[in-house]
Parts: sequence; structure tokens; C-alpha cells
Amino acid sequence: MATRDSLSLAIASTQQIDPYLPHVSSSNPSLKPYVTLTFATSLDSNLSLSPGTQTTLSGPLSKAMTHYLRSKHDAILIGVGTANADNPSLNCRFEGVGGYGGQGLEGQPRPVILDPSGRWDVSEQSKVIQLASTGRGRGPLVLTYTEPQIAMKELLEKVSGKFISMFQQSNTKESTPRFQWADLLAVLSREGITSVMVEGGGAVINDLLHPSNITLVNSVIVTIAPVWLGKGGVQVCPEERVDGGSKVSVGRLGNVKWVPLGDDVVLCGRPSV
Ligand SMILES: NC(=O)c1ccc[n+]([C@@H]2O[C@H](COP(=O)([O-])OP(=O)(O)OC[C@H]3O[C@@H](n4cnc5c(N)ncnc54)[C@H](O)[C@@H]3O)[C@@H](O)[C@H]2O)c1
Ligand SMILES: Nc1nc(=O)c(N)c(NC[C@H](O)[C@H](O)[C@H](O)COP(=O)(O)O)[nH]1
Repeated sequence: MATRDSLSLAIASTQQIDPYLPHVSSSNPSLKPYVTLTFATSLDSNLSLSPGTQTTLSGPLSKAMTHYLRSKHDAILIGVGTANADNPSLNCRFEGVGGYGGQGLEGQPRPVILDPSGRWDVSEQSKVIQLASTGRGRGPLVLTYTEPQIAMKELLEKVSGKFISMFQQSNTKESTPRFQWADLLAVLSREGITSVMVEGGGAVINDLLHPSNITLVNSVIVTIAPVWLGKGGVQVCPEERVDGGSKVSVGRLGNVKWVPLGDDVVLCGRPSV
């Protein structure tokens, strides 16, 4: 839980971040959701020390800022790799802004987990399930290609979550099955989600930064922590892009703002093609 001091300091800084967030007036259920790509990296672009481990990068202020972001989005999306490695809570723990504090589920984002192959163990051990069953978070949506086990389906439905079966074209059986971002955003839109914050991990971020997907991203908010994690970490490093036989940059941010927050700096921008 963020302390009062970190909360007020973070909120003061977030006024600079607000222009990069979805606004109620821009919500139109017929459009794709507003997409904010947000994560924390080290100076060597690592999200964690190694796959399957959780590494704290954000300091208390930027962590508080992340919870502010959670309060401003309808949904928070992660890949199954993060669900399994971190057992995250994925709720807003920002008293007074949303989340805990007697406001019920108002200000709580809906967790969305990309799990095409059915690797997430939906059980009482999952913090997301525990929080949803005690009214401190929303039940998750799990997007999948597989047929879920009945017990998992029932547990998810008990906490107002659900599995959503995605259509898999028979001619695209990849070794690592993926959803098309446009399709999954359309599914979220049909669920009434008008804004989604994509929090990671590496595979999800690198996929969304691919040149064919980056145009779907409305804003990028990256916390950069003053630490190097070294080789072998989970890195933000999208596929290379070749144009006319030469390697070119994958993408660039425009409309950039750097916001210092404690020891970290928060970089905000909009993808410019
Ligand atoms: N620092 C941060 O901000 C941050 C944020 C999130 C996660 N992490 C860290 O990242 C690591 C996990 O990253 P990762 O790359 O192993 O896992 P991930 O969370 O990116 O999940 C990968 C899985 O998600 C699914 N997936 C990804 N893209 C998909 C798509 N387009 N359609 C359908 N499914 C898709 C696939 O099943 C894939 O195997 C952990 O160590 C975690 O602690 C750090
Ligand atoms: N902003 C941020 N700073 C970090 O230092 C870090 N490691 C993450 N990691 C994101 C990842 O998705 C985590 O799993 C969730 O941030 C955990 O979420 P909870 O606090 O359990 O709700 N995110």
C-alpha cells in the first residue's frame, strides 16, 4: 500500500502524466480500447533478472504512480509468463484514488491474462482470485485457445471472471501461439473495456512493439530505474525491422516527457510512425 506521502508526491507528478492517459470523453465502446503500454526497466532494458523471477525495479514513488495508472484504466493486461512468475495482485492499492478505501470496485481495473495454451493454474493460491473473492479486485478475463478445466471455469465464474475462447485459424498453428492484437482488443471492447494498460512481461511487450502492432498503442509510460541487471534477464528488445534491405529503427516515441520520480525517471510518449 502506498503511504500518504508517496501518494501525494506521486499524484503531484502524475499531473504531468495525465495527458498520456485515457480520458472519459474519449471513451467510445465502438472503438478499440485506448492502449497504454507501461513497464519498468533497468538501464540495460531488463524487466527482471531472469525468466520466471520477479525483480523490484520501481522505487516507492514510481510504484505509487503505477497504482495511479491502474486506477485510470478499465483493464490491466499481462501474459501468462508474468502470471506464473509473479503471482501478481493486479489491483489498485491506492487509498483515496480508487481501490481500497470503501469505494467498492470503483477504480479497480479488470485483470486480463493472455494464456493461449492454458498454462495459468486458476486456483485459490492465485492472488488475483483471492482478491476478487474478497472484493478487493475484479475477477480476471483469461483469453485462451484451449478448453478450460471445469473446476477452473467454475472458480473463475465464482469471482465474476471468465475464460474467453479465442478463434484460432487452423492454418496458423505456431509453435508459440499468439492472438492478433487487433482481435484481442476487439474482444476487450465487446466486454465494455474502453482502456487497457499493458503491463508485460517481455514477450507481450516485444510483441506489441512489433512494427505491425505498435500503431495500436496510444501511449507508452516507462519507469527507468538506475540499475543494471546484466545479461540473461527478460529484455525489452523487439524484433528488428528491415526496410528496403536495410535495418531501420522499430519505432520511436514523439511528444516525449521525462518525469523524475525519486531515484527513477518516468518516460512518457506516443509512438510516432
Ligand atoms: N518490470 C516490469 O515492468 C515487468 C512487467 C511484467 C513482467 N515482468 C517480468 O517479466 C517476466 C515475464 O515475462 P515473459 O516474457 O516470460 O512472459 P509474458 O508475461 O510476456 O508472457 C508470455 C506468454 O504470454 C503469451 N502471449 C504473449 N503475447 C501474446 C499474444 N500476442 N497473444 C497471445 N498470447 C501471448 C504467450 O503464452 C507467452 O508465452 C517475469 O520475470 C516478470 O517478473 C516485469
Ligand atoms: N512498475 C513495476 N515496477 C517493478 O519494479 C516491477 N517489477 C513491475 N513488475 C510488473 C509485473 O506485472 C508485476 O507482476 C506486477 O507489478 C505486480 O503487481 P502487484 O503489485 O502484485 O499487483 N512493475
